[in-house]
Amino acid sequence: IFPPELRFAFLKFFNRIFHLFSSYCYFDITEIDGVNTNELYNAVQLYLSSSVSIAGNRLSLTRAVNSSSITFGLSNNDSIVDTFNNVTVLWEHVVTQRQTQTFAWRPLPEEKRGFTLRIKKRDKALILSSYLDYIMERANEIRRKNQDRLLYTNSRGGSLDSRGHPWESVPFKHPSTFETLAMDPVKKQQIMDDLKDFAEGQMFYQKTGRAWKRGYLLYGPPGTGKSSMIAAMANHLGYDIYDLELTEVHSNSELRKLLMKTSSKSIIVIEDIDCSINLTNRKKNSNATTQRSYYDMETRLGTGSGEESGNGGNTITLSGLLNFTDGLWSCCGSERIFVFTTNHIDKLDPALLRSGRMDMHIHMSYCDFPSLKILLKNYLGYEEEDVDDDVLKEMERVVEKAEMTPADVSEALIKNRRDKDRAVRELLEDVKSRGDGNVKDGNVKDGKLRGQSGNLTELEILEEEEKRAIDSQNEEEDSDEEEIEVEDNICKD
Ligand SMILES: Nc1ncnc2c1ncn2[C@@H]1O[C@H](COP(=O)(O)OP(=O)(O)OP(=O)(O)O)[C@@H](O)[C@H]1O
Ligand SMILES: [Mg+2]
Repeated sequence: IFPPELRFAFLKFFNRIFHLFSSYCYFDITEIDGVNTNELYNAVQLYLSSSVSIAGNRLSLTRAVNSSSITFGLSNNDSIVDTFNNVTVLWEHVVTQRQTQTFAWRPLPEEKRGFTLRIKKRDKALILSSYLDYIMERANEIRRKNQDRLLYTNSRGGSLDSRGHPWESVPFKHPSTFETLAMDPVKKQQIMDDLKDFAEGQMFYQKTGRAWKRGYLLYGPPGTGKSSMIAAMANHLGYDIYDLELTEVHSNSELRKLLMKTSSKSIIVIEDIDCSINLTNRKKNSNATTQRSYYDMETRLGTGSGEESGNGGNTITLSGLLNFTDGLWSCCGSERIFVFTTNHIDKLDPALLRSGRMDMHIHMSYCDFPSLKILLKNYLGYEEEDVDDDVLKEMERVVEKAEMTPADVSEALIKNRRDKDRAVRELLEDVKSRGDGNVKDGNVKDGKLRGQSGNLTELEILEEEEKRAIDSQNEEEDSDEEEIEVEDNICKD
């Protein structure tokens, strides 16, 4: 009977009166806000997914791309009660049919979805902003936990993909964890604590004015678990990994671009750093006129004039790399870990080893007795009491002298994993023959058995590193002098 305009005006008026006397206020969070997707809608959906799974009778289930877990969601027009800081709120998932569109730049979904949040008026000021912040934070956490982590690589050699990204990614599913990693338990705990402090240290880094990043240098012979350690770190923290192939990077500016395209909460890895960057570059690049001129370059890099000199911009330099890890550029983004690995720490440039560059130097050593016990447990399911006492004692006596890497031991155990007793027997024979052989050969270095180097104290390791660094620097200075002499001779000729 009433014309539609009048009906609409009446409803509006009625609504106003209702809201005036209602003790609640309502907030609509629509899926699409104008033409853009509303980030808050997705966040609320994820946030509620953690609480609806137990509460609801009828739920919607989804599995996102790149995720191996299923998320629960509120069904259409269903509601759920949530509490935050002792305040109770109600969430309703509202789904309505959208009117048919005549024309749109971007076709919109047929259904109009949104969440309505109902809060008591008196609680609004109390919680609204902190509640929404909390939801965003929790949603990010859940997203990270649900989503498979990614392993990125720059192996495309500087070219970009269709979205202008220099990194290519695959899902990262390495099973290595700190539990399966065979190494000294004390050292392992130190590393885990360090990672934990880092991940929870946002306030600390802000307070001390430091960029929120940390560097680890893993060194040791091949097969001692350096790559496994990186995977364990990523699994422990839930970070993505960027595996930087330095040989594919052609200039310092390309390196910088790659860094800019990494996300926070990630580990940036450069494996075999001694092989992937020719550290003698810096001499050529700096025209070899002065000794130690790479230090000048390091300072000059701030202005950008140090790069792309010498070889026509076709090589990256040590200073470019250092700038990448601890210059101004290293802190674009936050919460990032740099990991370098090398088999020969003595080949590294002292500038890389200098304190403050790599925060922690971790020596991955040959298999020692605690590591051996971890491997026995991993591969055979043997606890200490499952193995004969005499066998254990014998293993303890010779394992360090044998200089076997955890990879060697793993191989020996995998080979016979169906016959566990045989696996232990053969491993013992192997360890004994290598260990006793090494002692007979007089495999002694610096007054210590080499196999014991894994047991050096931190201080001793640092002293050793320093000595090597100074030696290599002296060598380098000598060779620089020689180079200059040769050049002089050429000039005279
Ligand atoms: N500490 C360890 N704990 C458990 N497994 C290990 C350990 N070290 C090595 N392994 C085993 O040996 C294999 C090779 O180890 P990994 O690739 O981590 O060695 P690496 O130190 O990175 O060697 P490289 O220097 O050649 O890169 C791994 O797949 C793993 O199964
Ligand atoms: Mg490796």
